[in-house]
Amino acid sequence: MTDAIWIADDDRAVRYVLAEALREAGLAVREFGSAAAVRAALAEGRPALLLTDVRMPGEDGLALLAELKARGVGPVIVMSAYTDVATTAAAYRAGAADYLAKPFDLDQAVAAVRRALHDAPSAEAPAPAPGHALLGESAPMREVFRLIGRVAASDLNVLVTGETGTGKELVARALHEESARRDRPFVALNTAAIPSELLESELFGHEAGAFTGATRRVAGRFEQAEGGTLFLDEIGDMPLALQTRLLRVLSGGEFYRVGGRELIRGNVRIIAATHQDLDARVAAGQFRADLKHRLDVVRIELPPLRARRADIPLLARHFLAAAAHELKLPPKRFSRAALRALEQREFPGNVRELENLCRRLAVIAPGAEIQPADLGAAPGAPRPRGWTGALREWAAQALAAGEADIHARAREALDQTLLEAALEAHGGHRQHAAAALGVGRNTLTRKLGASRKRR
Ligand SMILES: Nc1ncnc2c1ncn2[C@@H]1O[C@H](COP(=O)(O)OP(=O)(O)OP(=O)(O)O)[C@@H](O)[C@H]1O
Repeated sequence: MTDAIWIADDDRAVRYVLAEALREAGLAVREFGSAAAVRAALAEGRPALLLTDVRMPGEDGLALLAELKARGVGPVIVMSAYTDVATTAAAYRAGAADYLAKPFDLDQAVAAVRRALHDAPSAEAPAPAPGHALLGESAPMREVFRLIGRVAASDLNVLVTGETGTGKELVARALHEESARRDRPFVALNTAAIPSELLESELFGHEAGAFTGATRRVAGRFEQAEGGTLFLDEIGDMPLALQTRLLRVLSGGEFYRVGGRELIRGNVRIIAATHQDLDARVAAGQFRADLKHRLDVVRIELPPLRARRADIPLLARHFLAAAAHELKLPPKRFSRAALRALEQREFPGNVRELENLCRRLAVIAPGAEIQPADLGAAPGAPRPRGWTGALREWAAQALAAGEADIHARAREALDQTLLEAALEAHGGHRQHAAAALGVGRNTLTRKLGASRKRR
């Protein structure tokens, strides 16, 4: 399957800015931290184009390039801070379509990608991310629709709360689409997914030379959203220093770019979202109370899927049909018994988990009619003895030895093992790994961050 632009670079910040620039240009992107991760992902798909760094821990980018060429996969663009003739020449010799010297200008990089895609004989245009309308007919969702209708036209800031995967971003989009700002941009920023050292410039932009690698002036999300809506996802994870800065912008309506002197006046409506209990974070001193008041003018609470089971059949049918259409597969349907089984099931990952399950079923369910047996074991259902037996033994020993923090250590080991397995199975691609685990990408990012900190 030819899909997205793949980026391989061990530097997370480079991957991030490049991926964002390409996404902004309407391209789908997958990120990899090593050549090995790319190699693993090649087992299940191939890139429309690969951008790879030359020097990475483990195998280098040129060896990867050579292998892709040998397999007829391409085009490949090589990126490197080493601009010596030998490296450049070696890259072209090995079949690189282009060579980007780091630090590069993002516009140049996007232009190089477009050129290479255009020149490549078999390159298909990568698919844009799919979008959905907000569906639901249960009483709690009808209440959400009513609220959206009531506040969309106002310019009030809105705080959307709800567990992971309940549709908070869709609500933000609906608020934008139903407002007078609908012809202006809707810009989304996931606070938790961005390295904190990049967050400030991501929000407010920066001037050329503001920091190493800032080769030109870049508009931040505030500027990009001018006249429109800025959606700040996972606001609860915003570092305190940035909360202070955001508060100042919200009260004054003005800001400076990082490293800039020009005061910029913005007209942006803020919709923030969080899966956390913001009041508890305020009480714990992790979130500014005054910022919360600014954001929490109107609150829309999205109920978890277990509180609106009546929506499950509608959503499941929709996701199954959408997946079949998107993946160009023959349409399937759910038997009544399968729908009833779905309605009973727990979905800790909420609508996102249901959506992922339906996508899997669209691909792997054997018949045209999906039966309860096809649904597989729900997460949390009793597992075969195997690893729980081993866990029990471990716990018994730890208890007998009087060890401390047994529960916390077991949970950490569990999280870590699941994360590593999923990342490995999905070539280091976090969104796919998170989807496969049935957790939000943010949850995954948080857990990875937490486990790194502890190491
Ligand atoms: N009511 C709904 N109707 C149709 N699709 C939905 C609905 N709710 C959620 N989805 C789909 O479920 C997935 C998760 O939704 P979304 O990203 O909006 O959740 P979220 O609450 O913002 O999650 P997170 O907190 O993890 O970022 C998306 O693919 C979205 O399209």
